[in-house]
Amino acid sequence: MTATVELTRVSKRYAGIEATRDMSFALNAGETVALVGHNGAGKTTLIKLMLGLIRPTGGAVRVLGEDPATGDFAVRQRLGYLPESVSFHMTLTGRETLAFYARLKRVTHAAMDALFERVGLAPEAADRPVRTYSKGMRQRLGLAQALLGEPRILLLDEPTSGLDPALRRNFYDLITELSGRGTTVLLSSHALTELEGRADRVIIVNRGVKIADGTLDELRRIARLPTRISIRPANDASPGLADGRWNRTAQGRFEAEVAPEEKIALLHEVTANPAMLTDLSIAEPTLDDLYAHFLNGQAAQ
Ligand SMILES: Nc1ncnc2c1ncn2[C@@H]1O[C@H](COP(=O)(O)OP(=O)(O)OP(=O)(O)O)[C@@H](O)[C@H]1O
Repeated sequence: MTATVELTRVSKRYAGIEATRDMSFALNAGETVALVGHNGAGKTTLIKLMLGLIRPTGGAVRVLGEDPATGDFAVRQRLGYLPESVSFHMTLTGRETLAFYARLKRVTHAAMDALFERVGLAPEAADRPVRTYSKGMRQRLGLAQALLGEPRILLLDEPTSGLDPALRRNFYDLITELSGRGTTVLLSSHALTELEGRADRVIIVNRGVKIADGTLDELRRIARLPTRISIRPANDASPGLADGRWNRTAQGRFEAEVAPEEKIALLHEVTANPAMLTDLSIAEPTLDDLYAHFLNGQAAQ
């Protein structure tokens, strides 16, 4: 794997506040990574460090092999950034806005129509002032701005807040396409549920410290949280339901929590006679569950 971003023991202190401490991780080409944490956990600070907008108090940040705060402008051209709250000049049209950012970034904006199409902004909207745009359209324009110059690294701070479900799906489809072409995508988010199945890897930060880093499966293995198995028996008197493991829930269902290493055996047992069941569902720990687990673990330390 090719690392495009590397943080080594990075800390950032503001007057009296340690926004991030001893932070190390690498992001790879083609990887979509979710950076999650409470308000004030240090997510935006990490993004600003990667952009070279601020310098670390200690440790080293490398982006495409260079220090983004002092390195070549060429490196910053290969970075795309969507800030948490996008604010544009309201009297400029979408097209003028994009041309402005393209000049700032010193990249060509010849393929602007293709970019509008890619983020789902209609050509007629591109020529309207931004003040007439809905929140979703502004977010799309923000994304178009971040995509200028075909960045190798995209840093997106809370990119889907304020987007309706259809726009969100669109947005994630675009992210999948970009990562398929080798772009590193970092998404900072509070919306844990929607990140499941979208991010290859999750980094959880709390009070400036990294408390977990891995794929969802890896985090599940480390956390060892139980899987919830829910069944609807054909008949309440089914053998095995009285052994204390199964709890009756709504609508004639029974539920059991099972440790990862016992899961297969219990499924085998409960499905041994298919005629005894009318339904079965399995719920693995969600990212929300894992997040709470790692946060509680840190609080207990
Ligand atoms: N310029 C600054 N001066 C002083 N303190 C700052 C500055 N920027 C951030 N901080 C502090 O550093 C900590 C981390 O802030 P940061 O904005 O990185 O968190 P965040 O995880 O992005 O939060 P949110 O989800 O609310 O955006 C907070 O305690 C914040 O108050």
